Amino acid sequence: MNFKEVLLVVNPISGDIEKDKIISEVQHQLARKNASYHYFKTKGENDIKDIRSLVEKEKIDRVIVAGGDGTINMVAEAIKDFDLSLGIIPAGSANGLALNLNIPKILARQVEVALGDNYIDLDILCLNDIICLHMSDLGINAELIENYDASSFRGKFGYLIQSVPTLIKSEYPYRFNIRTENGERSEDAVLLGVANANKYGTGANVNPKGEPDDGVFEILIFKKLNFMEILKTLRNEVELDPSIVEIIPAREAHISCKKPVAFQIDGEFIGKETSIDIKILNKKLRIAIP
Ligand SMILES: Nc1ncnc2c1ncn2[C@@H]1O[C@H](COP(=O)(O)OP(=O)(O)OP(=O)(O)O)[C@@H](O)[C@H]1O
Repeated sequence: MNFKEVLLVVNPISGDIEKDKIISEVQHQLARKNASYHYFKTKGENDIKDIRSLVEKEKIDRVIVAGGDGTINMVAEAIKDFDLSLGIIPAGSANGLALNLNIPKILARQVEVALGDNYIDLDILCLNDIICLHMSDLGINAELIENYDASSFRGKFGYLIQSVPTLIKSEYPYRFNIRTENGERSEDAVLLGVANANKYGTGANVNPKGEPDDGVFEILIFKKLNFMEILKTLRNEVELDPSIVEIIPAREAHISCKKPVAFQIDGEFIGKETSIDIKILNKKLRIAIP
């Protein structure tokens, strides 16, 4: 154990989950390790700045975050320039990063892992200067997330009932220009993914050979125009059918499209964009894993 001052960041509203049990378990395990406990409850605004100040003021040497992917990305942004490792307690409606890192399901084990000594040095992707830790895309999946966000139905059922309106409204396929360090090409695609990890939060293993710590990301070109088949792949725990996607590894890339396309990063709808700059930061994010 190489820490004394531990900060727990909790998103009180993520995933409709009571956070009291998480807080008690972290306090309990820290007391056993004689480490000090510090607490930060997110507010949804100015959190990055406030976390940075707290880390400096209290000389924090380990951070744990309890929230969904949005909260983890926010904390990653706050601490990326400090020499700190991060433990994650999945507590969101989507927990795609935790799924990719095989974070256990039982709370006591999650806290043990978060306070443990086994790490991955995760690549930090930056898309138009926004952090991406596992999976972003342009096209129909982002359109689906946009429609889901605007509707009142949650969970798998919420996505299911948005499939048909998304299909009707979508202007797919999109013509993307893709430039990487290895060359340039144009492709018609229903969905263009940018993957740091293997899976979507739903469990769909769309990038089976990707490694989140190898300094390379993958561009996934979903070409076949079978919209329902692609949605089924993304929304279910299935292996990818290789005939519907082409995978290009890259270290940096620029993607453009003449008409604005829906764009999401790690499950958060960002907006409609015509141009995406993708790079990998020099700094890695050290995350505690089983
Ligand atoms: N105290 C708060 N009140 C309201 N919103 C908050 C608060 N703290 C954080 N947020 C918001 O929570 C969002 C992040 O939620 P996160 O993605 O971690 O959980 P989630 O349950 O998966 O959410 P979602 O389903 O919206 O993705 C951010 O938009 C952030 O602004």
